[in-house]
Amino acid sequence: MYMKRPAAIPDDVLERAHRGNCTKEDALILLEGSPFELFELADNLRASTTGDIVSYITNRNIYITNKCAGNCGFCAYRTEKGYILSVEEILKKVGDAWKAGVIEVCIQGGYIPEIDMEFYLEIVESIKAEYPELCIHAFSPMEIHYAAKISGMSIKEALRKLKESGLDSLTGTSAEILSDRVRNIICPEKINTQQWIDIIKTAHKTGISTNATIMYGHVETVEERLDHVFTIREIQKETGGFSEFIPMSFLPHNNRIGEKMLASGKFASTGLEDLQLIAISRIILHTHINNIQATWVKLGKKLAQFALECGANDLGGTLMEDQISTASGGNHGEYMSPAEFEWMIKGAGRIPVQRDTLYRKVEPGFSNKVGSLPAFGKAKISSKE
Ligand SMILES: C[S@@+](CC[C@H](N)C(=O)[O-])C[C@H]1O[C@@H](n2cnc3c(N)ncnc32)[C@H](O)[C@@H]1O
Ligand SMILES: Nc1c(NC[C@H](O)[C@H](O)[C@H](O)CO)[nH]c(=O)[nH]c1=O
Ligand SMILES: N[C@@H](Cc1ccc(O)cc1)C(=O)O
Ligand code: SF4
Repeated sequence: MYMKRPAAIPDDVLERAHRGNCTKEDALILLEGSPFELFELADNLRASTTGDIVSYITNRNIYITNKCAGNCGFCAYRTEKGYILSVEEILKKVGDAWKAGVIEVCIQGGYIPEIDMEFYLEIVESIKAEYPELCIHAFSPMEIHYAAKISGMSIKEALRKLKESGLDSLTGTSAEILSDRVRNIICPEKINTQQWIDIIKTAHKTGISTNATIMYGHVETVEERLDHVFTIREIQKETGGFSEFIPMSFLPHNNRIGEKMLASGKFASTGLEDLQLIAISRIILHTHINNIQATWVKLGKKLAQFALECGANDLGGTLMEDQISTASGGNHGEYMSPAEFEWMIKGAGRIPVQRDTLYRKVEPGFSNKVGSLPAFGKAKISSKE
């Protein structure tokens, strides 16, 4: 494959990047240099790792509740008077999604006294009983921490039971920025950095895979962003349990942190910064985490498509619903059809492949005929865009 070599990047920096040993100093040099050379290096590493294949997943988000005992300053999703879905209501949504052709449900919500480990276990067990082929990607370290506590279980026991019930993957949200300085400003009541790391490592060691996220573009410094990515790399070296890394840009509307920023004349991250973070994440995580996701629901579709030139190899999921982004001003829609993923990927000169939660290729014979999703296409696109 033809690869142009970025000219101004020092040889030793380049060499360490290719070997999977990029240092923080290297990362700072790369970020200070030309963004085009940064993108080129990230693109080369992507090409040598995942080639021309670009993956996406047919999934549906389900939000158990929008009530939350937490009070994160960046969150507009939580409301005082909210709903709690029953297991029957959750199963109805799962069934609709299955009929529409999804391979994964992503289940999250707030944490409240009404939701304990028994409730989470019942959700997973009843979904698996009816839809054994469906991947369940659910719950965050914060939700597990809270529910285990009110159920009087250790984290280890809670995760072991979830694994036995059939949980395929835990979400890597509530990571935000893994820095206690930042967390004390944006989410002082949330689990701290070490607690997030401990829960994730316990999940991996219990045989539950997770993804990793970063939610950036608020009060953190560039160095704190980089430290976060290096922390993820260290965990991966120890456990190998991360399936992917997802940079999620902070959406600043209708929440306290964002309103303060807007009032002082600051806006959220620029498109250039979004792409630079994707590129530097690809470089730092090279040889450790193969999959870097550009999430269209946060970035917008065309920026996500361009991110495929800057180190990303995955475009995320069909989602079908996204209460979190829309609550904070996200305006890129809540559903993207498989046909649109295919157009975007082919348009970028790449090869589209549908995957499951753990990045296994979805075989054409998959009994749920992934790819049709007829019911959601028209309804969501016409009402939201
Ligand atoms: C809303 S929570 C739901 C799960 C659980 N309550 C938790 O906090 O882990 C999921 C994630 O959404 C992301 N999120 C919330 N508000 C956001 C915003 N304004 N912009 C971008 N991401 C946001 C955060 O990264 C958060 O961890
Ligand atoms: N559910 C949301 C996701 N999901 C991430 C991917 O779909 C993921 O690859 C899969 O669920 C597990 O590997 N990403 C977002 O940015 N926002 C969501 O709501
Ligand atoms: N749904 C959350 C975050 C999320 C990210 C990745 C996941 O795998 C799951 C959930 C958001 O959009 O902000
Ligand atoms: S981010 Fe999660 S924990 Fe924080 S307030 Fe929102 S729902 Fe609750």
